[in-house]
Amino acid sequence: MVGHTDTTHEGVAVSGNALRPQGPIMKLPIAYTPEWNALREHTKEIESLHLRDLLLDEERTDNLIREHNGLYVDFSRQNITEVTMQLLLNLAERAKLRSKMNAMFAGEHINNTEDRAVLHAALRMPRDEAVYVDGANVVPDVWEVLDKIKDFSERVRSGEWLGATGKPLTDVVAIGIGGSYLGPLFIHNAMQYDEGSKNEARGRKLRFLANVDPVDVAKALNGLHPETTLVIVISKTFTTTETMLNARTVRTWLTAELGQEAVAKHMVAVSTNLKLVEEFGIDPQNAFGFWDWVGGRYSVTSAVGILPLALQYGFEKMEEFLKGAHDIDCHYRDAPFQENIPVLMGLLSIWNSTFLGRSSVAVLPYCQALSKFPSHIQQVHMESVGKQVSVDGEPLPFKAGEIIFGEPGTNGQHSFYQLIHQGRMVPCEFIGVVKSQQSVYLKGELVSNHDELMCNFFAQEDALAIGKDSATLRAEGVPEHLIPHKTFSGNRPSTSLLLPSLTPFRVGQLLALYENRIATQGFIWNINSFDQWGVELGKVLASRVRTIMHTARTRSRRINITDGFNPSTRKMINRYLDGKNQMLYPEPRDVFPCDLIHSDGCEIDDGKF
Ligand SMILES: O=P(O)(O)OC[C@H]1O[C@H](O)[C@H](O)[C@@H](O)[C@@H]1O
Repeated sequence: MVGHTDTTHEGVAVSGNALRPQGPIMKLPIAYTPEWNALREHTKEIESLHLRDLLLDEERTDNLIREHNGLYVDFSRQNITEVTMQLLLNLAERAKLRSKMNAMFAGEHINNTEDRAVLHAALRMPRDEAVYVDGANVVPDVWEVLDKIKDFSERVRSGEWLGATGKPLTDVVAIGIGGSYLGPLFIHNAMQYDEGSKNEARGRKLRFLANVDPVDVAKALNGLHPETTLVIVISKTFTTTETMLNARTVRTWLTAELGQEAVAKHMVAVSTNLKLVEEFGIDPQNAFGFWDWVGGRYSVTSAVGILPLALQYGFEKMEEFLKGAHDIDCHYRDAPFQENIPVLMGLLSIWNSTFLGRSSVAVLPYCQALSKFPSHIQQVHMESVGKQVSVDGEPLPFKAGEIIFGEPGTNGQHSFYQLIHQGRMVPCEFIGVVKSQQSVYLKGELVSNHDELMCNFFAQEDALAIGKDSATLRAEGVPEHLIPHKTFSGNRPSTSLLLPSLTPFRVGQLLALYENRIATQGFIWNINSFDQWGVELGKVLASRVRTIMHTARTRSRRINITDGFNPSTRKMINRYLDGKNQMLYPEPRDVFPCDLIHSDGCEIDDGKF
């Protein structure tokens, strides 16, 4: 465990005996501050309290509810008291949270390993605001791209922009992966059954192609026709192997039917690398740019998300979405910390993970339209705060980041909730919506379908917090041998978030709430939440395997790999090559599942589209 040192840093004298930072004079790492230590000490007090009792205190509850512009957040089911909150706020002061937030909003290069600003907040600023990166106001650049998206999406949607054979482009395939996929997919799912958005999307299809697995190509193109399909290649770098192979594959699908010239009408791009877009064969006029100060996983409010979604739902809907995100950015930037919902969410995550040792978080939207929200947040969160060193490169003397997972309620209840109730301690984040996008209330039923869903929302968070003890079970006449099995320890923490509805504005709020909460955690842990070096090594190794694979597939004789890999990998690659019968592609050619072209196959609803 982390202790404190007797070194004086930044004028703070601390004493103690545990791990001390090595090396010469350095800033006092957050884990060696008195504020950190006070929280560690405080865990003992909290571990002696049970939520069952804490929840009886109405004043405590009132003090732990926060509201902002329609959002209602209840922190009363966290293992905290008012003292905990105060200690966490002290930690935020010690970590200089305010000045780090200000540095982000001011366009400073806080992504120090890539020497970049972090300004996704600028993507949703109104035209008349200004924010400077390296001396230049970036808001006009943001709006130049938004205006271009508006113009282009309106021309496509109205049928003014036609395909190569003169047909309107009713279907869009968005090719991208990671941050160039998960955010747009989440928003698409969230808007699909919103009445206003649904009307705008009438007669149109939006598909996503992310995985390099050819099955994903088959699924994305199933039932589409090149003549009526617009393809958007979305890649910040325009070098991502999976995306570029998928882009070449779909380009071949288009041109095999319509000829090379069709690319001009049927393919557009979203990227920061316009040079590579042009080299790929897409006219830079048909490219929608963004900037290196937008991290991939924070890019859904750039053209990455706005272009495909404006094509599907119209630009106005996307403006509402941007306004929602901006609303929360302002709240995050301006609200005092004790009222600041993303700040409090971030602090409580640190409390749960770093101080109470809970290494995961379940994100549980009781809302099918948010079914892809956990996957999106999984990337934003885990790629941002899954780090091993501080911004200065010092090894962290604590674990940062949590394992994020989740499913919509009530589906999750019939899957992994067993573990959450009686196994490991998993802090939960319940997200509910007051007014459903769809209304079903059957005659003779006690409650409407949406009320039924929300009954579970309210029940689960109390079941986790309050539990059920052996005395109650005995009073109910449960046989003695079953009592250990049927006991619920309770005292399991959760946060409840209620949205008034799920309009594009509210979806924007929800997105920015989580983005800013994650930034808060990184600022307090003093890590760089905006780089992602951990994804690189696998890419390098894949490239070595690719070279071997190519050799094996194109040699006329069967080859056996004997070196260059460890015995395990060597044996598996040989096994794979044997299984695929090495001579499968003596001459590479464009191969498509034959039913993709001209297929009118039905859509398989696996929740993806
Ligand atoms: O948008 P791209 O440059 O194609 O990058 C796509 C994704 O790949 C990378 O490996 C990163 O881990 C992600 O953060 C990024 O969103």
